[in-house]
Amino acid sequence: LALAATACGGDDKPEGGKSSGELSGTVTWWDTSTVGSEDKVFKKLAEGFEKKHPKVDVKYVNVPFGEAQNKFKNAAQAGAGAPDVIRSEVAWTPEFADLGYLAPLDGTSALKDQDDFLKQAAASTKYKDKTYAVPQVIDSMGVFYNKKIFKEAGVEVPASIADLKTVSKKIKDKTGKTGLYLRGDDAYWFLSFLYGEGGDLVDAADKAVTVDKPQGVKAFEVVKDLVDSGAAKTDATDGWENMQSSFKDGKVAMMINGPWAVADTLAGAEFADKANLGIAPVPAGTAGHGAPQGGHNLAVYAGSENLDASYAFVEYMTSVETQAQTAGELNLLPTRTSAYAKQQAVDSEIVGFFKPVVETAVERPWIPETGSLFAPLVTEYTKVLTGQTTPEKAASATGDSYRKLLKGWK
Ligand SMILES: C[C@H]1O[C@H](O[C@H]2[C@H](O)[C@@H](O)[C@@H](O[C@H]3[C@H](O)[C@@H](O)[C@@H](O[C@H]4[C@H](O)[C@@H](O)[C@@H](O)O[C@@H]4CO)O[C@@H]3CO)O[C@@H]2CO)[C@H](O)[C@H](O)[C@@H]1N[C@H]1C[C@@H](CO)[C@H](O)[C@@H](O)[C@@H]1O
Repeated sequence: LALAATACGGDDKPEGGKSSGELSGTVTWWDTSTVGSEDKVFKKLAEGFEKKHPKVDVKYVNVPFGEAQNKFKNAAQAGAGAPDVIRSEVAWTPEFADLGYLAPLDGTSALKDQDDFLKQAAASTKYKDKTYAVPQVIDSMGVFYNKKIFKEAGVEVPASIADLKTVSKKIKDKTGKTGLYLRGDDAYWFLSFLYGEGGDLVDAADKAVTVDKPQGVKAFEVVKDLVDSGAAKTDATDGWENMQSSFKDGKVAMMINGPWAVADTLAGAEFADKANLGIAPVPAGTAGHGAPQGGHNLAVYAGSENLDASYAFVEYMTSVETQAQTAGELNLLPTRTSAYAKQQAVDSEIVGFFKPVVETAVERPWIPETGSLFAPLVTEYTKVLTGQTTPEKAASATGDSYRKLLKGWK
């Protein structure tokens, strides 16, 4: 049909200037999704694009989340080895855009039905009034819990930090197991506690650093107390593996996590029966309640030699059908409103739980520095949890680091 359209000058040409039948060449895609659970679905989706565009060869490359950001910056800076399309985490996108490494997508075939994207998800793709990426998945965090252990201990899901300590105590007394696994080597796991004390890392509108205000100190006290009281256990390294195995093997009753962890979690012995996995909002703190917003966009490298095919690939990988498939197969949250009405999304309890959570998740400032706030924070966070520093010192040390990063902020 596409060829026929070309032959008779059909007008089904997407904005990219070429009819879809003409797309050809290679599109190298760096995917950062989790190997062993998410990657096989994303690889299969990319093959679907090749079927639709037989002259395009998609080179799927899986680059670990912890390495992809710097790897892309180095390659883009060197002008060698950068992929055509990168899965750009929400905080990486404004940074890459600011560096000039991403192709603006406004008016290209990559951006279809922009109004269909959740506002929260679209926000991280905009930079200085241009669009530099297309939202692929949005996520936030909740409490994953083991229903069997909860039943054995006769406890309910904790609504507050105080409840969390009571529930963990009962679980310990009744079953000998630890209540919560609190990841200690990734500061993303600190944010819901910070929001729960009415705090935040910064106030971008005010150009003020706020992590070292009393609310920040209090949040560090809260997480320290969870570990010191025995309500939670943590590790200074290998947090992902330790968290997943502790929860999957039924050694802990709860963990805080997001939709990206579901596929791996359901592979665990304790969740052979999927019904044993419960998910609930993160516990409220003494001054509020909030879970962080995360997620990933697809972006096109500004130096790509195959922009047209890259635009078409991004559009395909963020389409309603593709998002419905990842909702159904991986329980990941779509970024398109229309995808939530698709049967695969409707059938996913996880997606149903997280939809209102992501809509009320605490937004972060989409400034180039926003991703850089985590490295100094995790250093102090880990030290607090392992008793190597005090909440006061951690808060002030983090604040000092932020003021060096954010020139001129209060
Ligand atoms: C430290 C990092 O701080 C920030 O990252 C924040 C991030 O901004 C937060 O949003 C949050 O991300 C959520 C995420 O939203 C959520 O979806 C999920 O992602 C899943 C995927 O779903 C799953 O598919 C799979 O991919 O796996 C993903 C990960 O599981 O979970 C993420 C949270 O893990 O939390 C991040 C903090 O981790 C910086 O942005 C840097 O990343 C920085 N790392 C650099 C540091 C450099 C040296 O300093 C080093 O040289 C550099 O190479 C490193 O890049």
